[in-house]
Amino acid sequence: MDKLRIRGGAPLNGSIRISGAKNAALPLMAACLLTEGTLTLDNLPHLADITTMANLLAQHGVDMVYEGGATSCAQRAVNLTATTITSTEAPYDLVRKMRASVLVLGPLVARFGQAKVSLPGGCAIGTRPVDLHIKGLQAMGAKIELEAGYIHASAPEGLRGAEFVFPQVSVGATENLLMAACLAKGETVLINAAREPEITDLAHCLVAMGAEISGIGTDRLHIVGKPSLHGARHRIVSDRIETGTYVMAAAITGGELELVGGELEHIQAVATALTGAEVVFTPTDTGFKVRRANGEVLGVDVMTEPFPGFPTDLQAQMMALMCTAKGASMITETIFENRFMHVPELARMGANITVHGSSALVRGVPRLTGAPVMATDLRASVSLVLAGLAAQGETTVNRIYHLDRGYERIEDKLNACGAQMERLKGD
Ligand SMILES: CC(=O)N[C@H]1[C@@H](OP(=O)(O)OP(=O)(O)OC[C@H]2O[C@@H](n3ccc(=O)[nH]c3=O)[C@H](O)[C@@H]2O)O[C@H](CO)[C@@H](O)[C@@H]1O
Ligand SMILES: C=C(OP(=O)(O)O)C(=O)O
Repeated sequence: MDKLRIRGGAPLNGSIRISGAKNAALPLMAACLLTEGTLTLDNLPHLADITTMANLLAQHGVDMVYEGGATSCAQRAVNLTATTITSTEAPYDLVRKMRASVLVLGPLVARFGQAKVSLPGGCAIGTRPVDLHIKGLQAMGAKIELEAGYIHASAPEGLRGAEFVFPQVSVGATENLLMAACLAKGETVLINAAREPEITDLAHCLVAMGAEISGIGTDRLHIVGKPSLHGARHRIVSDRIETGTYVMAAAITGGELELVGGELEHIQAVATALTGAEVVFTPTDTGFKVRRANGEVLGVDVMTEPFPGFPTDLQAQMMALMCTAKGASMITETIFENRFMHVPELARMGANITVHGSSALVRGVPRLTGAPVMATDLRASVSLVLAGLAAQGETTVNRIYHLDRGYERIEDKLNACGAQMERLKGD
């Protein structure tokens, strides 16, 4: 397994282009199943999760053509055509690699009247059930049985519109039901829907494909189902989690980064918290710049919440930053029950963190020191990279395949700004 060796201590300075968002690209790719036309997605990031979704769609029979023949360059475009499909089954081997595979469920049952999708199961950050995806589709008339680890969904006469109130905000369930509702007979109202920018991006793409959706960007989505959708071309929104991660990279190393294509309004809660920590954001023509205001970062408290709150996907990175802040910080995780696995690894680097249930009290220390550490999930991994960039000496991050799920060319991007990171090839 590959490792990352980081020699820390250098402030990062320069400019980083933000990639297309993984968490927008995955549902957008699944949306191709809703039409026999071609869906073209621009700004597709080059990530392991995108390859997993491409493999899943390919085994459903989706035809995929990368424009210019490129499969590996950044900002590439892909044409996805699901005129006919060969299978409505999403097998365990592909779904277990990535939970977002469950996003094919809604489109498949809506267009083809049936789907058999492996239950994604739990993962490192929590149990992550899919009961809301299932209840929502049942409300739209799908018959669902769970058998031998698979969700068997059928709606031979098609789905029908329904009113569905989410008892808890769920990004994935909102996406699945939103896509399904576009082809249901009649009107669907999704209440207490998630409002993450990735959902707004998906909704805009669906509208470009002929869907009728109102309330986009709010927690109440109203969809008038159509008999069919058509092909469209859509540019994937920039990755706010990658943006927020590199914001922390500038702040933790004491440098200044320009994040080209970064959308400040998509990380407003992060910017507000960091402004309180004395980090300064300056809009530019192509994105924004970020740096410390007065030489040091102050400890601030944050609590993760659904958008527009502080994102859980930036909690680990924020914790890394708070490790060397002046004063203390209370970080509370409300979305996932087991998302503090970076804590013992950060402690190996000299961090002073005490966990009480869903809150972690971080007492800032003057300096972290390099150490061998283990990456446990995507955002935990990158928090260790951030800590390594700021630490004195050498850090080796093991099991970095998690990083490749969500960060495009991370060493290239950070090394171009003065980082010293090297990938060591494993077996
Ligand atoms: C590919 C993708 O976009 N992943 C993101 C998506 O994950 P994902 O869509 O899986 O996360 P959800 O918003 O669904 O999960 C939020 C909470 O709801 C719970 N829940 C969810 C569905 C359900 O049927 N039942 C249920 O109880 C989950 O266990 C969790 O505690 O949103 C998360 C929350 O912002 C992010 O951390 C992930 O990066
Ligand atoms: C948790 C994440 O992804 P996933 O939902 O695919 O596990 C993430 O992007 O941080």
